[in-house]
Amino acid sequence: MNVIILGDGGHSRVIQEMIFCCEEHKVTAILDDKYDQRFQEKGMVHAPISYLVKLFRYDTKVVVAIGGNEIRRKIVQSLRLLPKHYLTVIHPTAVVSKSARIGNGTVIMPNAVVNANANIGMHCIINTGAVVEHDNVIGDYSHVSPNGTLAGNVTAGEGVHVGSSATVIPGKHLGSWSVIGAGSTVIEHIPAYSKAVGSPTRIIERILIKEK
Ligand SMILES: CC(=O)SCCNC(=O)CCNC(=O)[C@H](O)C(C)(C)COP(=O)(O)OP(=O)(O)OC[C@H]1O[C@@H](n2cnc3c(N)ncnc32)[C@H](O)[C@@H]1OP(=O)(O)O
Repeated sequence: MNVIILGDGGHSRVIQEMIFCCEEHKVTAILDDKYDQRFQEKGMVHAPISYLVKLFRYDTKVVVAIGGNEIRRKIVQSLRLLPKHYLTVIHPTAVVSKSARIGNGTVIMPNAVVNANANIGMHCIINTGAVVEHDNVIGDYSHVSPNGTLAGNVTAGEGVHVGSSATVIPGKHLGSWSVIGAGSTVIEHIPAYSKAVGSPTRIIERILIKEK
């Protein structure tokens, strides 16, 4: 399968290595607006994101490899591709239950665990060593950072960012576009558009997100 990767920063480099290591797919292009013109390197086209329309073919899959949840959503919405055109990338060392559902465009990084009956939306990042326990429901564009732990039956809306090594106890809800600070412990539901930090968390800020 030919793959085009959008984004060429640190998060993208991890995804590139994940795809290269498996040799199942061929990366044909890496597009990023930091490039102002098209060039070829190591057999791949590098060009601005606007080149996607020229390079996309019926058998191409796309990964939006940009760490920022809001920017990832903005790019996906601007592309207007069908869900089937997005590649789901799962590192071979990740443990993903057969009963878990993983949305298109989502990436599951090395040593992450997604347990029974978890339901992860589209374009999410389950980062290195993160744990998404049984029966979690995670909305599109969410990110569980390295070593973040969502205990059983946690639910998260769209665009949630769980910081590195944060923990959410069972059954709690993280509202859409909420941000949980690194190392924090969530023991209460978190309202949408809130930034919460500490153990247990306190809400420090309401977040402004531009709607669709
Ligand atoms: C592979 C990868 O790298 S994936 C990326 C993973 N990224 C992360 O895990 C980053 C998560 N981000 C954080 O934890 C950030 O600190 C945020 C987003 C929670 C807050 O950032 P900001 O909005 O810039 O907050 P700021 O630094 O101004 O701090 C505001 C207050 O919250 C406190 N605070 C900020 N973060 C935390 C935290 N993680 N835990 C406890 N308290 C915190 C600060 O001490 C400060 O307190 P004060 O007002 O009493 O002095």
